[in-house]
Amino acid sequence: MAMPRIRAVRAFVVRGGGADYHDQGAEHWIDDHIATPMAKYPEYRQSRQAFGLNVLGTLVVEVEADDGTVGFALTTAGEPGAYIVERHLARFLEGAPVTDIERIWDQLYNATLYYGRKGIVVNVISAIDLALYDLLGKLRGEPVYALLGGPVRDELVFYATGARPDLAEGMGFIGGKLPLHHGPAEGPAGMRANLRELQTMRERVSDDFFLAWDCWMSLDLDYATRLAHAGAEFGLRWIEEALPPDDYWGYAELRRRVPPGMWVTTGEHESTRYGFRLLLEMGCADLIQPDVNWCGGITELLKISALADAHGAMVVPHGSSVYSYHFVVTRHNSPFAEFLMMHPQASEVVPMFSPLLLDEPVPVNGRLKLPETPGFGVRLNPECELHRPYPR
Ligand SMILES: C[C@H](O)[C@H](O)CC(=O)C(=O)O
Ligand SMILES: [Mg+2]
Repeated sequence: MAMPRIRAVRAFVVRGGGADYHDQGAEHWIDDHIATPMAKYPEYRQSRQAFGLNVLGTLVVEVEADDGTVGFALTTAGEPGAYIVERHLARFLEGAPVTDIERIWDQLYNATLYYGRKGIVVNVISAIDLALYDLLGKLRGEPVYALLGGPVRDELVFYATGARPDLAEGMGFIGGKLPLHHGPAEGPAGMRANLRELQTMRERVSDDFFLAWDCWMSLDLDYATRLAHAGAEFGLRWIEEALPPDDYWGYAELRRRVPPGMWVTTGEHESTRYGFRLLLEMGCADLIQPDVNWCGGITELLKISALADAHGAMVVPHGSSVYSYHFVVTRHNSPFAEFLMMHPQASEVVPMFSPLLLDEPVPVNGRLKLPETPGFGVRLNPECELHRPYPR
């Protein structure tokens, strides 16, 4: 069967949740005094939005084939991302066969090397790549996980990220990841408060339920080492993103320093096979956490994952909702998935990219069997207002 060609590419921006999941209202646990690299400045300590965490907004990329079929995907890139798609990258897609995903990825990456390699540009490449997978799945009538070689297990299991691991256990999750609330600038009192919180959660959950800490790049090696050792008393399973993403040397040293059996994890702010190659070859992590919407999309994630497999490392993507699930279900070295609790009090399961997607699957009793809907199986919610800042 002759596959269609790509007729048009469009880039939209939308505010409030979606792939920019930090773009939430006040009173949300995700913006409540979470330790960050900016927390050394007291005025930016209470709220991440105060230093601009939600300035970008969600970018929606649509790719339309000449038979009218539309694939789409999301990332965090807002207006700058829309500019890159419409004014620069659309030329590599429009007119190309929908099947040419590998070549298109290579052209997007190489054509942006002079200002890209990481960050917004690779976020944009990720969204384009995922939109192409969505389109190809729709045209072939197959879910993306089938395009990736098919599932290796019947259903997914999840851990929950949020302020209430104790409630997450009752919802069927296998573990809970707490945001770390206090960084080095808050001194010994902050360290004690962190440990009290972990202890409280440990007392409320069963022994089999794992607990982890998400440090969101906020610590230094000394603080991270002390936190890991103190956390071991409460069975801390892993310490995540303790250091700035560029400090590969620090991660390698932290991994040598943590108590035996505790995992060092990182990677949500890393991109492409080259960034992950550094993490893996330098022995920085037991488990890597590429975000499918940020690391280069599925095309790049397959390469990252093969590299991780050869290094004996697990791959449990950061966030990325349905885009991650279609990958995780096809890989033996991705034993479970993350579920980011987007309910403001983390007390209910709500779709991770709410309200932007319709049919976004969520775990029920901590488990999920992916539907066989073609592509990623999600639709844009028509009630969300999309803005196209750079129409052509
Ligand atoms: C909770 C973390 O600070 C961040 O918002 C999400 C994240 O890093 C993760 O889910 O991992
Ligand atoms: Mg994290």
